[in-house]
Amino acid sequence: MLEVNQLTRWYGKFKAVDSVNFSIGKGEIVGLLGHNGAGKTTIMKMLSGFLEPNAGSIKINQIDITSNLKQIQQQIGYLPENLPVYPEMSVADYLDYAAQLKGLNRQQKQQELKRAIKATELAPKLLDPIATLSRGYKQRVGVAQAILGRPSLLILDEPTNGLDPTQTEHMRELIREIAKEATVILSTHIMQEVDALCDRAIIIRQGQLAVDAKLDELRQSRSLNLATSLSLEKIQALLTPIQGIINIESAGVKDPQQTEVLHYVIHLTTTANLTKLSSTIAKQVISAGADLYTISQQHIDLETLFRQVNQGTLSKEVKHAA
Ligand SMILES: Nc1ncnc2c1ncn2[C@@H]1O[C@H](COP(=O)(O)OP(=O)(O)OP(=O)(O)O)[C@@H](O)[C@H]1O
Repeated sequence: MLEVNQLTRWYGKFKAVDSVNFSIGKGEIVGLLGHNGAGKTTIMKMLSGFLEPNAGSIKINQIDITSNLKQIQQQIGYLPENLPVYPEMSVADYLDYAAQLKGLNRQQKQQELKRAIKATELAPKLLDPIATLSRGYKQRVGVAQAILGRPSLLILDEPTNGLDPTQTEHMRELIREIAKEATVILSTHIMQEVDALCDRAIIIRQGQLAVDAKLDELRQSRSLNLATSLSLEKIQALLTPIQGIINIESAGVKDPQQTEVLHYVIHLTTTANLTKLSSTIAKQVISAGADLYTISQQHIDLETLFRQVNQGTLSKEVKHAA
């Protein structure tokens, strides 16, 4: 549905987005992540046609967005971080104006306004001037204008910013509902948001694509946690010859009351079968006459992964999964 190829953008002599490639299918919700200044907004502005790339292409349903920008923009819904709304306009007038910009005819406009107002629960505020709305309600106005016309690509920058927990949950349901018929790109600094909504994460670092992978793959690292009574020297001698094991790191003693329980992280190759290796390791430890306390697959949470990407310490295995 969306194909981005070698997307590049300079600001003067500064390359803010550097040869980024990705494609996203219909029905996917993808998290666009990265530190402040990584290049996310620049990418979103280019995807929504507000900013021209210096190089590369963006195709929506196989059509280059530059070839027919106006028509393609009508298929795109964009919630920017700071919506350029008109403070003196009422919510109703503003949404009516936004529907006109989407090129909706009279009948579609009525239907779509009704749908967007219902979805964002804006009915009680329709006659209020935008300037008098709370931050959460302003955010709902932004989302309402973005979903008008049932866009096939919806780009949301911090969609739950300023929303209370109940409204956040409603917003998530709404995004899931929209994603059934569209492609959704969601940029956020809130990792719970990504966990709750996204199937996949694209992480941008210094303008470049650092990770593009399914969240399930990202969470499952290629490492095992082992707790045993064996010393590092002994465990290395015992396990390093096993095929599929790259190396073994000591994670020390975790409980001062149990100094005999030594923790290790075992790094595995990308092709290793984790279940089989766990069984082999368990047998080896026991046949060496040592105690085996636990052996389990290590899971990485998104925050750790995000930190590793930004520190440039992401393991080779995870980048491979990407
Ligand atoms: N109009 C501009 N002129 C010059 N430099 C710019 C301009 N807009 C953005 N930049 C620079 O480009 C880089 C990427 O900015 P961008 O806004 O895309 O980052 P971001 O990932 O969206 O950051 P944030 O999470 O803080 O919103 C930053 O270094 C920023 O300072």
